[in-house]
Amino acid sequence: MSDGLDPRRVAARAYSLVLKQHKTIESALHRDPGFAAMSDRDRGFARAIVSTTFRRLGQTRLVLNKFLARPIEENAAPIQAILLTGAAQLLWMGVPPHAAVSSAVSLADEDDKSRRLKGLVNAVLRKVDREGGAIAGATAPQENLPEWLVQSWRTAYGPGQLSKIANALLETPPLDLTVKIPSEREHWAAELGATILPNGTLRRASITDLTTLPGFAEGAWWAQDAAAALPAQLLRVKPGETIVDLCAAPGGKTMQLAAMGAKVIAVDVSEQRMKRVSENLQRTGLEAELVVDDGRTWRPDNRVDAVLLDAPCTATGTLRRHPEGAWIKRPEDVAKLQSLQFELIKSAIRMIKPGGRLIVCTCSLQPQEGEALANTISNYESLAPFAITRTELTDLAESVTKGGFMRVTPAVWRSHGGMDGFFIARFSKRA
Ligand SMILES: C[S@@+](CC[C@H](N)C(=O)[O-])C[C@H]1O[C@@H](n2cnc3c(N)ncnc32)[C@H](O)[C@@H]1O
Repeated sequence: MSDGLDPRRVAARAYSLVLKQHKTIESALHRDPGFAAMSDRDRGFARAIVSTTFRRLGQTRLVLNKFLARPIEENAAPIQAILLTGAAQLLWMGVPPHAAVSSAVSLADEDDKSRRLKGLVNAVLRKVDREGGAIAGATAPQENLPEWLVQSWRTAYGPGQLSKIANALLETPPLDLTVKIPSEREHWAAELGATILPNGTLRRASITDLTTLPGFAEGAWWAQDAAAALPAQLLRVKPGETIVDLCAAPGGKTMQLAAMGAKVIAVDVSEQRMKRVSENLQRTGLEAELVVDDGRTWRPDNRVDAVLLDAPCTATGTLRRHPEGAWIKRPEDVAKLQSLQFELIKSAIRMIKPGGRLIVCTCSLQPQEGEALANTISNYESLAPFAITRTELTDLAESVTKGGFMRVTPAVWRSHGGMDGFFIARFSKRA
């Protein structure tokens, strides 16, 4: 039986690896041989510790800094990881102090560079346990975001929305599923103990091992955040149309479009990620043509009825699901990705027949990857506006912008448990 040290060791190492190598939490955990060797329960605990540490990083640092002569830094040193993961357990996870403190001291003792600091780990974490709650209570959720994101969101959405988004990001996200056959939604909602959101997405309160859930093996549904389901719903697909899903992997939108009766050509530059599309199609019994190629240069044999471009982006809309993203993305990534997005859009336009449709979307909250992008391409001669209307999707009227685009943030549908941030623009190609 585990004494709880293994998951804490794996969590502290994963924290360091994420920061050092800019890995996601999931890939950092899976790289650790200790992770595979643990029970499901311990794996879940390790994942919860490292996710909570990133989700609450700013507030946790502020608390620790009250008790340290030198402030905690944004680096991957084992001692930082031990203190932060230990304090996160005490402050945000309700872990009993003896377990969190004594295991942090043991982890310090195991590491050559941290060993001499184990007395400090003990003293500081005991203070965090006694006095940390009150200090944390006086800090604001937006402390958990790097300054460049705070500034960008304050300018784009205003201080009130910034605060609502920062609050929404504190919550662990629900499990959202798209059902393959819409008439079966009620059946699967009952089977899965899920609610049905206004756009038809099924929602379960917490994420779990998908493979154990009813309907997984027969491919009745796939995991897809409610916001990520909106772009395909706005494409107004008619059965039999040919649609290019550009930047398709892992295939959530490919499956939606195929389930709507479209002939889908799914294009992605990553062979590795395209394997996921193939597995997903196989499991759900849906069909699509798969093309591994660069969307900037690839062309279909004949021009198509529509392109759905879900462009690579900073993904700052998905921080609820990937809280580490706030700390591994840099402001300079925004401009780099924006220029790739423009190249992909220009290429997508050339794939579409006159009168066809284009959806451009990103899971980013950065206006450069949303509103600014759409405003610029609105001036392209080859594109005509095809505004999204306020009544088109249930309960999302407030998310339609003046320009006829859709902007959702994690603060939308708060009473249902929120959604990822997304930006969606729709155009038609001039004849
Ligand atoms: C946001 S993800 C797509 C998610 C997907 N549409 C879904 O719903 O499951 C972006 C994808 O763009 C792909 N990508 C990046 N650069 C690309 C390029 N130049 N051409 C084609 N695909 C590209 C990445 O491999 C990644 O799979």
